[in-house]
Amino acid sequence: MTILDTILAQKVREVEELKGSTVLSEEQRVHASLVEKLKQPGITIISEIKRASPSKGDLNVEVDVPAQAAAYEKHGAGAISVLTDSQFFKGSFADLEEVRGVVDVPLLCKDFVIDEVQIQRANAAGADIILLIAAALEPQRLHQLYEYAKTLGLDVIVEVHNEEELEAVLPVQPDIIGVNNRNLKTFEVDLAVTERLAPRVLAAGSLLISESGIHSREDALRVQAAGASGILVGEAFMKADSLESMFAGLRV
Ligand SMILES: O=C(O)c1ccccc1NCC(=O)[C@H](O)[C@H](O)COP(=O)(O)O
Repeated sequence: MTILDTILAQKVREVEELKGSTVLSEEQRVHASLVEKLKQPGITIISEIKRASPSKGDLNVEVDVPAQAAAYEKHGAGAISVLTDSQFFKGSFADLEEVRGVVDVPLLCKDFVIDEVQIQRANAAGADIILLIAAALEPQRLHQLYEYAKTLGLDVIVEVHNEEELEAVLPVQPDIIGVNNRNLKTFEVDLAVTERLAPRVLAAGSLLISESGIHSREDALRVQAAGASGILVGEAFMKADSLESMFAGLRV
């Protein structure tokens, strides 16, 4: 059993609880567009609120979430990702709601989505973007959830880690594909994954985000050279002594 299997088993339980306890609407909100940000010149930095992770343990558990998010926006984040999973990442939907209260940039609800009810929950908490992970979903189910999120006006990042997952999601014609440099089953991180998959992503007409393991200007330049329009950065920001310097380094 991999950590991803364990996380997904927990998500099945959470979905049942959500369905039992919450009345959620399909409210149409006006959303900030990540697609438009990614089309702008230069790399879009998506800065993540990530208190802890399965691979690294505690990163910054006591973070002042609204202050961190406001600093991200002030120093140039094009979008902000908030990990809402509590059991494995020590995040929450309350974090997402707090961030929504202090920033205008597009907000990604970073969770392990397996059901429409989680998309409703993300939308209600203020998200503009959701993530669908190819390693977590059958292609047909991923396609259904993608279309459903679109009906709510949300942007969707479809996440892949290898060629097989990428080929399986291309029929969806995703606006945005996130290549995760981290193998979610082994935690191995390698920026060469972005370099390997980028040509096929770009040939399919999708915008490319490189996710995980980006810590320096050299890393950002490397994935930009491969064709990434955006980078998703968690640990480096959560452990940075100076957010200003970290942004200055990553802005390429
Ligand atoms: O980060 C983990 O340990 C992890 C483990 C299992 C599933 C997902 C995981 N991370 C989610 C992410 O994709 C990252 O939070 C995101 O890309 C930022 O990565 P990093 O900059 O390396 O913190």
